[in-house]
Amino acid sequence: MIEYIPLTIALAAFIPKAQESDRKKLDTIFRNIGFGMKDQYPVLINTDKQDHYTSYIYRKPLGLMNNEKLEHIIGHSLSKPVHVSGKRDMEVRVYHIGNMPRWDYEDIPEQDEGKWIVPIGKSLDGMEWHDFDKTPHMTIAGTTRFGKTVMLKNIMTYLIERNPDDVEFYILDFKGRLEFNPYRDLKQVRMIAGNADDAKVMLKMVWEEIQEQMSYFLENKLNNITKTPIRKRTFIITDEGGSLAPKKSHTDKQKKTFSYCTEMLEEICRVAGALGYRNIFATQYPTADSLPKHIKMNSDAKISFRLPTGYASEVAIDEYGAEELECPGRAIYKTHDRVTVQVPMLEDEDMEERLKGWELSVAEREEVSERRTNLDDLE
Ligand SMILES: Nc1ncnc2c1ncn2[C@@H]1O[C@H](COP(=O)(O)OP(=O)(O)OP(=O)(O)O)[C@@H](O)[C@H]1O
Repeated sequence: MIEYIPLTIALAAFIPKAQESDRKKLDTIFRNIGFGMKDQYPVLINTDKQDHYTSYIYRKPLGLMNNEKLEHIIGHSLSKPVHVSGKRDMEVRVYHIGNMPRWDYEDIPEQDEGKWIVPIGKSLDGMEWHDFDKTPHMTIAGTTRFGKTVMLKNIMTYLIERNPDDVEFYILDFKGRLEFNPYRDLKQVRMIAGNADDAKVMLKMVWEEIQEQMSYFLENKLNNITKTPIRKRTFIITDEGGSLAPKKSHTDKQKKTFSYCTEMLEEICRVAGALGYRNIFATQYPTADSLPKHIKMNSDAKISFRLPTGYASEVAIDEYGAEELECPGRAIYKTHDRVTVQVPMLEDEDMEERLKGWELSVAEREEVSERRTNLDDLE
């Protein structure tokens, strides 16, 4: 006589121990947090074991929506990186390896997908890239010493190496120009401002250029640079944007300058993406003041390194998680989707070595410094 064995028990016999306990824990988590409808909870319909992860596919009760915090709760409860996706059939991907090792810029793989695509980092699923022609503006948050500036330098180096004749940069380096000063003589660097007064002059100049570009687009019935043969793209990079947040100790004049710069950056994000301007705004402490609302709203790519609290993470990427990133270079890259990556490491010396071929000659430098002096007329 054939004895009847319930399907779940039969399946369990073939599930290795670690997976079995993850699977059991998932069921317990759903029940404990009430992720179900009435007395129905997601039912496991498939398991798929890959090298780096195991996918658990659940059929959810009709009408049950994924909760934004679900991934966070599961990851936390299993102490493993997880990714939750899908609608009626929900995939809970549980990664086997808890750490992604540090890796270097020189190991970035080749890509031929597009001129304005830059590497973000390696996730457990492979390389993540960002396309500035599809998503023009980006914010980067992260507490001190966790990798914001390295990320900015990766982006800058990669863009110059791939588009030396077509890319240009305006840099607001509120660390007193210290971070980007070594690159001031590159032909792609139009100007570096080290304080808010210089930034104001610089942004005025950028704004005038934008107005000219706007008139040209209107006259020629153009609506997006990506649909034109225009090859130039202009990046405005702000390192430590929190410096533009007004404090009580600031004078009225300083506050006015800060608010001018902030409004200009907001306007650039609002209107200049289609004209070929890309804004990258990095800040240590994301708050309503240090990450201005319109910059955030118009930046569809958000990157966050470690942050001190879940609240700061919510400000930076609209959800928890950045408070749990363990090490420098580990970041959450959020567009319509969210992925955790390890950003490639680029040492300053390596960057200087890679870019030194594009330093201006002495004669060219004089011409540039004249152009910079003439900026005073704009004040
Ligand atoms: N992608 C990375 N991989 C490995 N280590 C990294 C990475 N990024 C940064 N680090 C380490 O962290 C240090 C600080 O990085 P970085 O200067 O980018 O920090 P930051 O977030 O800009 O800090 P601050 O706001 O204080 O300037 C680097 O010198 C390096 O040792």
